Amino acid sequence: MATVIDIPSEKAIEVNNFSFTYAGATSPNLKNISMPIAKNSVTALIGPSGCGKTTLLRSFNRMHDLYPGNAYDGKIMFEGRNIVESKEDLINLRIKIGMIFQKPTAFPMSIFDNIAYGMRLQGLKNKTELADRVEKALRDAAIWDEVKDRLKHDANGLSGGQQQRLCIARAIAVEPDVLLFDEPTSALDPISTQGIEKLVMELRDRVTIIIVTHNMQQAARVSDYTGFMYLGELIELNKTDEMFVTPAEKLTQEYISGKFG
Ligand SMILES: Nc1ncnc2c1ncn2[C@@H]1O[C@H](COP(=O)(O)OP(=O)(O)OP(=O)(O)O)[C@@H](O)[C@H]1O
Repeated sequence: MATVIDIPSEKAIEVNNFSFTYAGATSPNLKNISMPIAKNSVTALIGPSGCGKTTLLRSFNRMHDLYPGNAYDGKIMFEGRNIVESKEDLINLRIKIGMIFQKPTAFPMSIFDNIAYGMRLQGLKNKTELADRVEKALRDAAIWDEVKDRLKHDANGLSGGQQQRLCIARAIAVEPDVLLFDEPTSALDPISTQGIEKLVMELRDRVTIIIVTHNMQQAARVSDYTGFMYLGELIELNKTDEMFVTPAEKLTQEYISGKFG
C-alpha cells in the first residue's frame, strides 16, 4: 500500500496507474504509479539507487522514445491528454516539458546561440526580439552578469556551474510549463549547487518543477512535495515538511533515517 496525499492546489500533471518496461526487461521497471504533480511547485523524487526515479522522470517528456522497444502503460495526463500515447508531437512536448541533465550539456556553439537555439526552432527570426529574450533567459537563470560581455564566446569555455545555469536558461527561454531536473547538482561544487538550488526555488513561481535527487537534504531544502520510490513503486507522496518529520509509511521512515540507502 502507498500513501499518496491529495494536492489542494491545481495539478500540472496527473500520473494514473502508470507502468513502464525497458526493452528486454522481464517485469515492469515502474509499477502502477499514481501521483499528482502540483502546478508551480517543486516535487522531489527520492529513493535508493535503481528504484526508478530517473525512469519516471524521463517518462514525463518521453525521453525513452529515443530507444526502441520500451513500453509505457497507463496514463500521464498533461493539459487534458495522456502524453504517453503515441500520437504526441514529441518536439512540442519537450518544449513544454523541458529537461536539465545531471551533466551540463552546453551545445558546441556560442553562449548566445545556445540560448537562441530553441527559440529559432520555434520559428523566431526577429533579431531584436531574439536578443531581448536571450538576455531575459540569462537574467532569469542568474548568469547574465557573468556572460553579458562574451555572448559570442564558445559556451564550453564556461565552468560546470555556469554551464548548468546556461542549460537552465536555454530550457526556460522557450517558456516551458514544466522543467524536469535529473540530479542537476551531482556534478557541481557546493557553491554552484547553492546557486542552482536558489534558482529552482525562484523558478517555481512560473514553472512546475520535478527534481530527482540522491540528496535528501536537497529535497528537503528545495521541494514542496516529495515522492519516495522503492523497487519501481511509489511508496509515499507527501508534503516535504511532513515526509521528513512524520512520514506516513514505515519504509519511508526507514529510508530517511538511513536504515538502508
Ligand atoms: N536503459 C535501461 N535499460 C534497461 N534497464 C534499465 C535502463 N535504465 C535503467 N534500467 C533499470 O531500471 C530500474 C530503475 O532505474 P533508474 O535509473 O530509473 O533508477 P534511479 O532510481 O534513477 O537510480 P539512480 O539513483 O542510481 O540513478 C533499475 O532496475 C535499472 O537497472
